[in-house]
Amino acid sequence: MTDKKTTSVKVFAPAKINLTLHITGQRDDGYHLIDSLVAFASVGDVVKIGPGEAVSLKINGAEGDGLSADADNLILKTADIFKTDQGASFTLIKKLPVASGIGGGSADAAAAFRGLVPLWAEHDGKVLSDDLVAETEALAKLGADIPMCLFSAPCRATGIGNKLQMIETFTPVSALLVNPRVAVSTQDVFKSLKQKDNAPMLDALPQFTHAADLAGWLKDQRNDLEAVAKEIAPVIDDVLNALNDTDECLIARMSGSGATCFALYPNGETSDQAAKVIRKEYPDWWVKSCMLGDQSARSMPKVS
Ligand SMILES: C[C@](O)(CO)[C@H](O)COP(=O)(O)OP(=O)(O)OC[C@H]1O[C@@H](n2ccc(N)nc2=O)[C@H](O)[C@@H]1O
Ligand SMILES: Nc1ncnc2c1ncn2[C@@H]1O[C@H](COP(=O)(O)OP(=O)(O)OP(=O)(O)O)[C@@H](O)[C@H]1O
Repeated sequence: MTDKKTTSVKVFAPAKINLTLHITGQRDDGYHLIDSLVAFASVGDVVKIGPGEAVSLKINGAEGDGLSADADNLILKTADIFKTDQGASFTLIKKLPVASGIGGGSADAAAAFRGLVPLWAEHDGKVLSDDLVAETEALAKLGADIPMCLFSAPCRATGIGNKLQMIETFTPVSALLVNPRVAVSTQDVFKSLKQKDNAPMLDALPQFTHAADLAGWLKDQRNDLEAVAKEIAPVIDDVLNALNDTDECLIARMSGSGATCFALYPNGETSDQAAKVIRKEYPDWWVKSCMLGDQSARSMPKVS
C-alpha cells in the first residue's frame, strides 16, 4: 500500500463558461433560478496538494495577486468540510482572473475536493468515500457554481445552478475569452437585476455539430445578467465590440455575471488570430484562445 502521507496530487480547475444564462425566477431565500447552457474551457487554474502537518495554502500564478490565502479562500473552506485532522499543503496556481464570471473560485473548490478524495482516501481506518454524499452536499453550499465545476463537462444547469443535465453530445468549439481586468461582484449584479421572471430555454436543446450551428442558435438566446453587468462595468461593451470586430467571429457574449466575454470561431487558427489582434490593441486585458467543451478527463486528479 502507498504511504498516503507522501502522496501528491495535481488537479486542473477549468473555467466555466455560461453560453446562455436565462434568469427564470427567484426563491424565497433570495437565490435566483437559472437555465444555463454551460461548457468548460481548456484554460484554468491548477491546484496542487502535497503532504503537510496542517492544512495550508500558498497562491502563485499571474492572477494570484490580491487573492487572499486565508480561511475565506474556497480551497481552505473545502478542506474544512472533511473534518479530519489530516494535513495538506495546497498550492494554487491562479491563472483565471478573480470575480470574472468564469467561476474560478468554484473551479478551485471543486478541484480541491477531487484532489483531497484520493489524498485522504483513508483516515483512522475509515474510508473517506463513505461520507462523500454528505460532503458533496456541504461543498455545494459554498457556491452555486460548484456542482457544475465538479463535473467540468457540458451541461444544462437549472434550479439555482444545482440541477444538472449532462450534454454528452456537445461538440467542442474554438473560442476566445477576454476579461478587461475589472472585477465584477456576482452579488452586486444579482442585487441590481429587476426583471427576474424571464423565459427559460426551450425544453429540448438542438444538437450542434459545429461552432456555426451553436452560434446561430445562441443568437436567439440570452444572458439576462448582461445589461445589469454593463451598467456596473461599462467596459463590457468595449470587450464585446472588440470581439465582434475580429475576423470570423461567429458570436460574442458575456459569461456569468461578467465581466469576461467569450466569442466563438470556426477553428483554432481564427481564435488564435483574434487573440493576437485584441492583445495588440488592449495589452492590459486578459485574452485566452481555447477550446470549450468537456474537460472532465483533464480534470481528474493526477496522483504521484
Ligand atoms: C452567475 C452564475 O455564475 C451562473 O453560473 C452563478 O449563478 C453564480 O454562482 P456563484 O458565483 O458560485 O454564486 P454564489 O457564490 O453561490 O453566490 C454569490 C451571490 O450571487 C447570488 N446568487 C447566486 C446564484 C444564484 N443562482 N442566485 C443568486 O442570487 C447570491 O446573492 C449570492 O450572494
Ligand atoms: N480560490 C479562489 N479563487 C477565486 N476567488 C476566490 C477563491 N476563494 C475565494 N474567492 C472569492 O470568491 C469571489 C468570487 O470569485 P470568482 O473568481 O469565483 O468569481 P466569478 O468568476 O465571478 O464566479 P462566478 O462565475 O461563479 O460568479 C471573489 O471575490 C474571491 O474573493
